[in-house]
Amino acid sequence: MLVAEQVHRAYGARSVLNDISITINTGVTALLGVNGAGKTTLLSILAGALRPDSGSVRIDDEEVFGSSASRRRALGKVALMPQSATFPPHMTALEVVEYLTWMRGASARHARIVAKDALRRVLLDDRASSKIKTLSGGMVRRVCLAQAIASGAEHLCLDEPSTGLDPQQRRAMVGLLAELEGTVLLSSHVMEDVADLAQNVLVLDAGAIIFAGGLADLADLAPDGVDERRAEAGFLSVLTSSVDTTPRQ
Ligand SMILES: Nc1ncnc2c1ncn2[C@@H]1O[C@H](COP(=O)(O)OP(=O)(O)OP(=O)(O)O)[C@@H](O)[C@H]1O
Repeated sequence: MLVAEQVHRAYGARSVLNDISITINTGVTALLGVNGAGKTTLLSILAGALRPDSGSVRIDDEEVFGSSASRRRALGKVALMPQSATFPPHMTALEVVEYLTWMRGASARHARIVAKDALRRVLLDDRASSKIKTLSGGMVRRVCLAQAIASGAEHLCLDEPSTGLDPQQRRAMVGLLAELEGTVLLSSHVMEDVADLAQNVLVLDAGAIIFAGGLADLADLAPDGVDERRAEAGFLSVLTSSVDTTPRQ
């Protein structure tokens, strides 16, 4: 379980997250919001990669920003797929995933096994020996996901995992994410993927969670007469209407 309590974060004078409190349970939760809403900031904080100005984050009751011992235990349970990553261009995909897994504390032998398996799961086994500089942008995104999967963490924070993928790879990605166990929190602008994958949805707007509930609850907020893409219509309603969407999580 990922829990944020009263999390506040600003960049300079600009507040991006205003005392956010959320609980994210097992299953797939989608984090939605317009460009600049703060999704990357929130995902990074929940995964321990960015420090909030105030508030607390707990992963299975371990404080992410607490003592070094609790931080170490918490960070062992979570992995982040960042929106963008720059890997050393001369390393191969396998070396990158293997190295990052080893950095998290796995033995070299175990790191190689799980790195190979993760690259297979993201359908990159045929490019495992290719240098990063020879991979396409979509392939590098899949290397990013592979390192999160290879970590073996029970909680995954994935920042726009399907961005930059071709339709075939996107479908494969949705299939892969649906198979993952544990907690998956993903940000996405692709409502089709969200509708296919997520059980729960959070909508972030102007630094606050303005909707927290099930995907079906979001679809129920679609205006009367909308029969298709109801989750997307519900999301747009949440952004524009004064419907009472008090967080229920
Ligand atoms: N390092 C930074 N320094 C200053 N401002 C930042 C920094 N990172 C993000 N911001 C600002 O914080 C706000 C939230 O950014 P964030 O990347 O978290 O949004 P997002 O919802 O993930 O956006 P997108 O959907 O475009 O990826 C934006 O106004 C952005 O310009």
